[in-house]
Amino acid sequence: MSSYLESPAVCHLPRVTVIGAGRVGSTLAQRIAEKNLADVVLLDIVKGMPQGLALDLMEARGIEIHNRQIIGTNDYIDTSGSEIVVITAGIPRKPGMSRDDLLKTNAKIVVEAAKNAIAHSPNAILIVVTNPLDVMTYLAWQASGLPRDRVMGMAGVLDSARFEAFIALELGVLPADVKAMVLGSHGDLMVPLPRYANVNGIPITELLDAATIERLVERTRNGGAEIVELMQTGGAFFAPASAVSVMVESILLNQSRLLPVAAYLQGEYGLNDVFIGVPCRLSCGGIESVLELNITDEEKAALHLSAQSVRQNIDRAQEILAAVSV
Ligand SMILES: NC(=O)c1ccc[n+]([C@@H]2O[C@H](COP(=O)([O-])OP(=O)(O)OC[C@H]3O[C@@H](n4cnc5c(N)ncnc54)[C@H](O)[C@@H]3O)[C@@H](O)[C@H]2O)c1
Ligand SMILES: O=C(O)C[C@H](O)C(=O)O
Repeated sequence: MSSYLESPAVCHLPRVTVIGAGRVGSTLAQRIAEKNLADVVLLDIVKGMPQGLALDLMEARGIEIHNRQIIGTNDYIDTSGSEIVVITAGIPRKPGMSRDDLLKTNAKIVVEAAKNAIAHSPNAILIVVTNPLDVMTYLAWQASGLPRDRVMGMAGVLDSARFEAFIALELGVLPADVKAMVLGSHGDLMVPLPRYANVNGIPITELLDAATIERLVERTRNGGAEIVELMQTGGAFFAPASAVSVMVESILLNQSRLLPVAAYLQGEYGLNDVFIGVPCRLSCGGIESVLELNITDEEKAALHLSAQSVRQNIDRAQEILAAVSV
């Protein structure tokens, strides 16, 4: 075919970089491409691995019916000009470990990833997935030098989806008919809000007794560990990748969805200088606003306890980073 164009065409397709092509990263690349949201650059330190995964995903395009490019690389130069950068690089926990046990190893990985990625995509929005989530999001924000509205962590969408899944299983209803919100840190001190959980508008307090709700809340708090124990090698990745993909979608399509994400707080909920899960509207600029819910004194105390533990781990991480001078 000969070219009909009289001047070179400049077609801009959104591009999302996923750093870390492991289980979460590669599944996320698949979700983003197959939902037709953006081209994807998959980056990992392991030579050949992201390239192989990208080729595999490219070969599925005809069957899945989309035309998104998926590039695998070990070089940040290939990530240039991304609208969104998602950091999944780092180790997952093993049975018996807490997410905080990953802090020492993952802090350095996340700081380097954030610096390198933003050097090549200075206008990007950064979504952190690596654990311990709230602490890693803080470190990535600091390292990137980005304003707070362009840095966030994914955890609340996953934790809320788990709470919704357990409610749906208990009641035998369609999962999509259940809505719930989990705030706070992504750890044992997360703050599920049963008061706000409902099945098509009917509060779960009308449908389940207090002991059952407490059991489902506890299962939600242990949702990640339950899967780590079952799998023995690594943790969940299908639902985490789905959770990140709805955040990416809300940003790229400017949907202004109200989702729980780890955001930097400056006075909201009485908290300062900490990333923690709160309801945020996500649009093309990143975090458009933080919704300050009317929470009870008990819920507020739980949120503050959660934030306190994140704060302590941020201080610990900064000491570790200072010692290795990253
Ligand atoms: N926030 C959440 O809700 C949530 C959910 C699931 C997993 N996670 C976390 O996400 C992280 C990844 O989990 P996974 O199951 O995909 O692990 P994984 O081991 O399958 O993948 C991690 C990948 O990171 C790569 N990597 C390591 N150092 C790197 C570096 N410096 N640069 C680029 N890539 C690097 C590894 O080579 C590996 O491919 C873990 O920390 C896990 O705990 C968080
Ligand atoms: O539990 C983990 O270690 C992984 C992740 O944070 C999860 O909640 O599935």
